[in-house]
Amino acid sequence: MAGVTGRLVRGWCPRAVRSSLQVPAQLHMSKTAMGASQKDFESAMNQVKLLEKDPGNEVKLKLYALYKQATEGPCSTPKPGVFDLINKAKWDAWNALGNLPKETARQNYVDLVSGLSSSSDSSSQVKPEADREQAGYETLVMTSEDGITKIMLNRPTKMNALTTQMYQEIMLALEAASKDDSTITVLTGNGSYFSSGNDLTNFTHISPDEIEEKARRGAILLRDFVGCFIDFPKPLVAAVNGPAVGISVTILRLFDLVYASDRATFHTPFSHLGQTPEGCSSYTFPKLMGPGKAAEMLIFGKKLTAAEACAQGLVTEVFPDSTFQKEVWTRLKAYSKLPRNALRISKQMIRNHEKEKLHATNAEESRILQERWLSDECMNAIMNFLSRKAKM
Ligand SMILES: CCCCCCCCCCC/C=C/C(=O)SCCNC(=O)CCNC(=O)[C@H](O)C(C)(C)COP(=O)(O)OP(=O)(O)OC[C@H]1O[C@@H](n2cnc3c(N)ncnc32)[C@H](O)[C@@H]1OP(=O)(O)O
Repeated sequence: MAGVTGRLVRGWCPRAVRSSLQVPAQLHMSKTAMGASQKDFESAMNQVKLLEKDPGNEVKLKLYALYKQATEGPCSTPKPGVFDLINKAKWDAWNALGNLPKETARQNYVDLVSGLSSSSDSSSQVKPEADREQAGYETLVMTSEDGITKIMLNRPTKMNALTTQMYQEIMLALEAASKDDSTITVLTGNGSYFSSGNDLTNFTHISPDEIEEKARRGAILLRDFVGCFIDFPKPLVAAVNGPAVGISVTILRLFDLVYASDRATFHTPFSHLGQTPEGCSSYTFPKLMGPGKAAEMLIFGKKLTAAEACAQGLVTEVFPDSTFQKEVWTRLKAYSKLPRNALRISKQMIRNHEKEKLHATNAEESRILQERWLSDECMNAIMNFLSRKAKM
């Protein structure tokens, strides 16, 4: 690909740009109606030469195609052979414009360059985070950039404990990420914790006559939540920035990569809470680490360090906390440039073998927890946690 880039760059000398690369349809329509003059077109060609950064192959192909269409009309040259990769890519891009009128191609070229130039002008400024944020979430921050959609748990003062609203929002965010044009999706936490697991206040303010119904709905929520991870179609990465507890540990096995800070710990205190494993861990953990090590974690609540979790295969790689963010995002940005469909298909090939088993396990774990939540053991443990501040 590097060779392709080099040769494409030489074709029309772009030196710059960060951009979303898409000319919005509305903008395109209005400017096309006005029409770009030959002078605008020539000036745009000159601007391309002044770009400071390489805009990437996709844009360069688009520019090439629009230039050819604007100057020569619809593609009529013979299709290059399959092994003539560069010329074939250029031909495909031009041919894809079909019968687009020369004037429209000229205008689109001018619009595209103008978008590149304005983003180049501001390329030294970091866009405010809020500009890239996707609105509509109260408990998460969702951003999309550089082919990566990041879903960040955002209740740092509560150690990113998962409220019922948060489970719902994560499911919505995953649904959106599965359909957006990003290559990789990342789940991480804001603040010192990755997540302290289920928010134990999910069990409060429930009157005795509604507890069974709440437990039934809780089991459906849990099953649907875990199901979203089982079925997620793109590479899914956990950037475990700090300690992880409960369900934020068990679901990790459903991720494709788990990168952890060396400050992270992994803890599933289910028995202490009168509860039982979820997130498919009753199946995935023994399979991953053997029944003995899985029992230490899932039955006896042994807390693992990041290095121990890595040795057990639960974590892919551990990074020093001081360089965690930099190293992880650099790595992921490189991965996000790999061919998107190949990544997606490879993930599905790896995951499809056990999908059915995972869904069956998820359903069974949710059913058992529904009963557990009604038990005295569970109620007492949660009351103990919630009243511990009063005791201090
Ligand atoms: C009828 C039922 C319907 C239920 C529907 C649920 C559906 C899905 C269920 C999925 C099943 C999942 C199971 C699990 O995840 S089990 C694990 C649960 N988590 C825990 O047990 C952790 C509890 N928290 C702690 O032990 C400590 O808070 C922790 C070690 C994480 C941090 O300790 P530290 O001393 O450093 O900090 P604080 O305790 O002072 O915490 C700061 C504030 O954050 C609040 N907090 C933190 N974690 C939780 C939590 N999990 N639930 C509720 N609140 C949490 C803590 O209370 C502090 O708040 P305040 O400052 O207001 O006191």
